[in-house]
This record gives sequence, C-alpha cells and structure tokens, in this order.
Amino acid sequence: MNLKSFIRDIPDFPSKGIIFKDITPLLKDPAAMKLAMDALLDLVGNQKIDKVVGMESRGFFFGPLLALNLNAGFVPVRKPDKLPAEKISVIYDLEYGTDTLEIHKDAIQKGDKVLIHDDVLATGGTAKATCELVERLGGEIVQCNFLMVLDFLNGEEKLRAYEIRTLIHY
Ligand SMILES: O=P(O)(O)OC[C@H]1O[C@H](OP(=O)(O)OP(=O)(O)O)[C@H](O)[C@@H]1O
Ligand SMILES: Nc1ncnc2[nH]cnc12
Repeated sequence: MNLKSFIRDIPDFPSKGIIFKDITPLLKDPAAMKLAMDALLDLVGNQKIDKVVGMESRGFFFGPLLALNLNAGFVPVRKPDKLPAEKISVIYDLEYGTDTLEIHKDAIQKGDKVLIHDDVLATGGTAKATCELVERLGGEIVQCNFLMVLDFLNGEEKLRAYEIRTLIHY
C-alpha cells in the first residue's frame, strides 16, 4: 500500500496558485490510517516522549493517536482565542498569509521530552512557531515529525536546530 495514493491534489485551494495536499482520502481508510500511524511511530523509535504537541487543526488527526501509542500526553497548539486558560502566543508566517498560535502555560513541564507532529511541513513557519512556544515553556524537542514535506518550500531550513522526520516527500 502506497500512502501517496491516499493524498490528493486540489488546485487553487485555499487561494490561486496553491496546490493543496488533501489527506481526507487517507483519513477515511482505516488500513491507510493504521499504516501512516505505525510509520510515524517508527520514526520516533524507542525515544522517550512525555508530550506530543499537535498543531490546529490537522495536527490533531494523528497527534493524539501517536500520544496514546507512546504513552505520552497530547497537547494542542491552537489558533487565537480558542484556548480557555492562561496561555502564551506567537505570530508566524504561512505559505498563504500570517497567523497566531497559542499554547496553555501549564501544558508543558520544564524538561518534558516533546514530539512535535503535524500533517504537512511547508514553509516551516507553523512548526518553527510551535517549537518556540514549547521551548519558552521549558520543553525539550526530541523530534518534529510530519506525514509529508513540500521540499520546494525549504521548511527544513527553518528547523535546522531540530531532528526532522517525514514519511512522504513532494
Ligand atoms: O509549514 P507551513 O508553511 O507553516 O504550513 C504548514 C501548516 O499549514 C497547514 O495548516 P493551516 O494553517 O492551513 O491550518 P489547518 O490545519 O487548520 O487547515 C498544515 O496543516 C500545517 O499546520
Ligand atoms: N500546499 C499545502 N497543502 C496542504 N496543506 C498545506 N499547508 C501549507 N501548504 C499546504
């Protein structure tokens, strides 16, 4: 089974010139989901993880599954004004605009070993911003893992300080 065959291109979404990589065909197929989850877990190996941090919204699909399998907690990093308790924020650049991300102040303990997970690494703005939030709270980033990376956007350049692992390259 080839995971790439479960990811479809949607041209000009969400704006003209963007080829959107849609993972909903993968999500609706249980065998493909299991294959992707097991492969993401293999990327982590037996490294100790205390918290899996997933970014809104597509980091929420696999993030909690990875956390359960790693015997770790799951921490959501969310778009503005969604988290209810005390939080910190960071502004970041997207392939198509800018946005803000937030995390609860009590989500990470000092010294927590953290796995960052998202579906796509594009320009790297989202992942870099998330790493900054985690580190401001004292977390240690063990790995950032992604279902796919859009190599032509050079996101890995922004994340040179971290271990980056990805299942699929475009
Ligand atoms: O590497 P970057 O250029 O930062 O882009 C990657 C991010 O863009 C997408 O999320 P988006 O902000 O579109 O939000 P969504 O998951 O809610 O659709 C994707 O799920 C990543 O989080
Ligand atoms: N081209 C793309 N497809 C899906 N998600 C994205 N996030 C940023 N760029 C993307």
